[in-house]
Amino acid sequence: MKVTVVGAGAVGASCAEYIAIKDFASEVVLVDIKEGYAEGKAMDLMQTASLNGFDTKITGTTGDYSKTAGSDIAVITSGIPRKPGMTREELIGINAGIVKTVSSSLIEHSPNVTLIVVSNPMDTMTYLVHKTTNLPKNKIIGMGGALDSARFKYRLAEAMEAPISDIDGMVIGGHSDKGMVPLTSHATRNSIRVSEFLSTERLEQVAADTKVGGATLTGLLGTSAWYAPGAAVSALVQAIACDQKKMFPCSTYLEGEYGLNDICIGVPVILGKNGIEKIVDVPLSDAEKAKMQESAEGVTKTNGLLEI
Ligand SMILES: NC(=O)C1=CN([C@@H]2O[C@H](COP(=O)(O)OP(=O)(O)OC[C@H]3O[C@@H](n4cnc5c(N)ncnc54)[C@H](O)[C@@H]3O)[C@@H](O)[C@H]2O)C=CC1
Ligand SMILES: O=C([O-])CC(=O)C(=O)O
Repeated sequence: MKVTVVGAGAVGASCAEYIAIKDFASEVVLVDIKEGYAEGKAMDLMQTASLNGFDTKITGTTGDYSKTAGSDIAVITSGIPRKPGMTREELIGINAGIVKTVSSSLIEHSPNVTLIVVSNPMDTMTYLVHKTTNLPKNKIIGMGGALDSARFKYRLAEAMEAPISDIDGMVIGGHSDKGMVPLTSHATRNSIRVSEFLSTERLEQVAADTKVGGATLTGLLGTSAWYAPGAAVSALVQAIACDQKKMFPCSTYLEGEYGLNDICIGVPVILGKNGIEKIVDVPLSDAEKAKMQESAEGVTKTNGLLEI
């Protein structure tokens, strides 16, 4: 199993590290545009192998895509992150060009690759890959909901003073400060609805804190987060590489599902060796349907800024 990660920055390197530590891939290739950077990150990570007990071979290259040839899965994290006070949508001007070039170079050398798009604004970047490449839609996956759901569970556990392993919950919709739809009515603690433990007001606060999870960290760190994003990407890569048939909310191209068309947005999917193997239709309340519709309108507006 060969995995390429483009962008050896904060998220790309974190993702490569988690993939290596989980030890399911034979090879990880890091690619960056900055001279020597991916090579340096790869060497540093390889020097953790004997300490962390993995056999995955990690190599780096400055833009030589021939080294990525035959990749089964590739992750696109190349591009700029936001700074405090910015929205993800403001990154479109620079990141769209990068994602377009990178996806085309990856596919040229690995025509059967499954692509995981991370660069922001992620739903629009996923849509861009869908519109500008010939990959089938099951092989184009946007990562956002897996991360947002992990943050939702963190906030729920915090509010209930419960261990996170007791909590289950999911966030669908667009990966944006306003567009996320935390499914509070479906979230549970050991199969008991969280509304049994938390007041409506506290649950609303949990949902609000979840939606600005990325912005909160950007404010604290001065740039956006990388540990949880890297872990979320590695979980998706593992689900595909190990044919786990796990369910995650991912951004995928919709053709009528959830009443939406011609858009990539976060919905629950089953991930296995064929990438997105199924889109799962979860029954939503009227309020959740309205929020999903509003979220889709936001993503469509950002898609309109693309020059395809
Ligand atoms: N979808 C999600 O849930 C998340 C998305 N992100 C996004 O991921 C992206 C990366 O974030 P960070 O790793 O924090 O940024 P970073 O600045 O640490 O790393 C980005 C790397 O991409 C490289 N790069 C730029 N253009 C390139 C090109 N054409 N080819 C190869 N490499 C290139 C840069 O040299 C840099 O090393 C950002 O757009 C950020 O907003 C970050 C966290 C979560
Ligand atoms: O907040 C950002 O810009 C990066 C990101 O998508 C996240 O951490 O959720």
